[in-house]
Amino acid sequence: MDLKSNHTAPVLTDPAPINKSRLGGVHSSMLPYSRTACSAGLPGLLLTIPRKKTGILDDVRSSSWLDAMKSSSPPHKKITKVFNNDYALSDADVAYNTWLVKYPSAIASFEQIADHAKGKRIALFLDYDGTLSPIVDNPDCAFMSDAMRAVVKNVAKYFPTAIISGRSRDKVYDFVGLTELYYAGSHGMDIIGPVRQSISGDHPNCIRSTDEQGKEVSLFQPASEFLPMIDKVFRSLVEITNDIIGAKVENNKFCVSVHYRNVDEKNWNVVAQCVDDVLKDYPRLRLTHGRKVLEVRPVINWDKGKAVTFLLDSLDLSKCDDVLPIYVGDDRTDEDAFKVLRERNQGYGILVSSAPKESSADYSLRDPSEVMEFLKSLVACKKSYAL
Ligand SMILES: O=P(O)(O)OC[C@H]1O[C@H](O[C@H]2O[C@H](CO)[C@@H](O)[C@H](O)[C@H]2O)[C@H](O)[C@@H](O)[C@@H]1O
Repeated sequence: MDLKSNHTAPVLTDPAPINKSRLGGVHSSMLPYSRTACSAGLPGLLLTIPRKKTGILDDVRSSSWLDAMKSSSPPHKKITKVFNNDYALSDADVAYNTWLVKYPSAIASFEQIADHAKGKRIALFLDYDGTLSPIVDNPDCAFMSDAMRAVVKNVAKYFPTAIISGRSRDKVYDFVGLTELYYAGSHGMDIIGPVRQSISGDHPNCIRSTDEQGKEVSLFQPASEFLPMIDKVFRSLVEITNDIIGAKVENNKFCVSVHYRNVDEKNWNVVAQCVDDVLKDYPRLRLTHGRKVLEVRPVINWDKGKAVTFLLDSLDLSKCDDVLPIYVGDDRTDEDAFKVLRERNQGYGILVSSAPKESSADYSLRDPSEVMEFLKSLVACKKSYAL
C-alpha cells in the first residue's frame, strides 16, 4: 500500500466506506468461528469470543474504532493563563481533580495504604511503558532513567517484584536490566518466575529452566504453539505497512504491536485496514489496542491478570491472607490485572494516568515520576519498620 505517491485511493480520501464495508460491518474474521478452529490444545486456556458484537474485537473493528484509536493516549495538558503570573485551572485540570475523587492519588493516600499494609507482605507488580518509563515516540528508545532503575532495584530488596509488560521478555529485560526481578513479557504469555513444584504440575506449559545467572527458574509460555504464526503475521504486517510513513511493527514474541503514534492521523484508518486485512486469515489471533498501538495476540485465555495470579502462586503467596499485591500500570491491558485484584478482594491496583479514565484500579498516579515517588515511600516506610 503506497501512501507516498499522490494517489486518490478512496481509503484515504473517504474513510466512510471502509468503516461500513469492512471494519464496521461483520468482517469475515469477526464472524463466530468454531471452538475447534480456535482450540489451541491448551486445557483451560481457550478464549471464547462472544457471538454478539461486543468485546475487544469490536472495540477496534466497529465504527467507533477510529475514535478509540484517537483516544488511546491522554491529551497534553493545557494551562490557561489569566493575567500577570496567575494561572487558572483549565477544564482538563478540573476534570482531573474531579476524577481524583474516584481514583485518589496513591501518594496523597499513602498513609492509608501503609496502614492497610501493616503486618502484610507486599508483592509488587509493575508495568513498563508509561509506568517505569515515559511514553516516547520511538518504542525502541523508551529507556528507563537510572534514578528509576535504582529505585526499582531498592524496592525489590524489600518486596518480591515483577515486571509485567506487553513487550517481549528479552526486550523489557534489556530496558530494566535488573536480575533481582521476575519478568513476564508478551502481556504475561512469557513468564520467568521462581520454581515451585505444584505449579509445574498444574500448568502443562510450565517448564524448569535456568536463567542467565544459572539460577533455576520456571518458564511459562502458554502460547508457545503460536510462535510460528506470530512470526508469519509479523512479517506480513511489516510488508503491508511498509509504505505508511511513521507506522512501525514490533515483534513482541507472542504478540505483535503495530504502532501508529507517528502516522499522520488521516492515515490511521489505513493502518487499521492493513491490520484487519492481515488478520482476516488468522481466526486464532485477536486484536486489542493500547496507547497509539494495535496489538495482535493469540486467542487464549491468558492476560496480565492471569500472570499476576500465576506469579502469586509461584511465589507461594497465593493462599495467604497476609499478602498485599500492588499492581501499577497505565494501559488497557493492565485493567485485567486490576480486575483480578478486585475479584480477589486483595491488594491495590494503581492506574498511572494524567487524564481521567474509567478503570478498575483503586488509586492513581499521574506519571512515572509519581510512580518513582510512591515506590520510594514504600521503601522508606519498610525501612522505618512502619510496614
Ligand atoms: O505493557 P507495557 O509495558 O506498557 O507495553 C505496552 C506497549 O508499550 C510500548 O508501546 C508504548 O510505549 C512506546 C514507548 O513509549 C510508545 O511509542 C507507544 O506509542 C506506546 O504504545 C511497546 O512498544 C509495545 O510493544 C507494548 O505493547
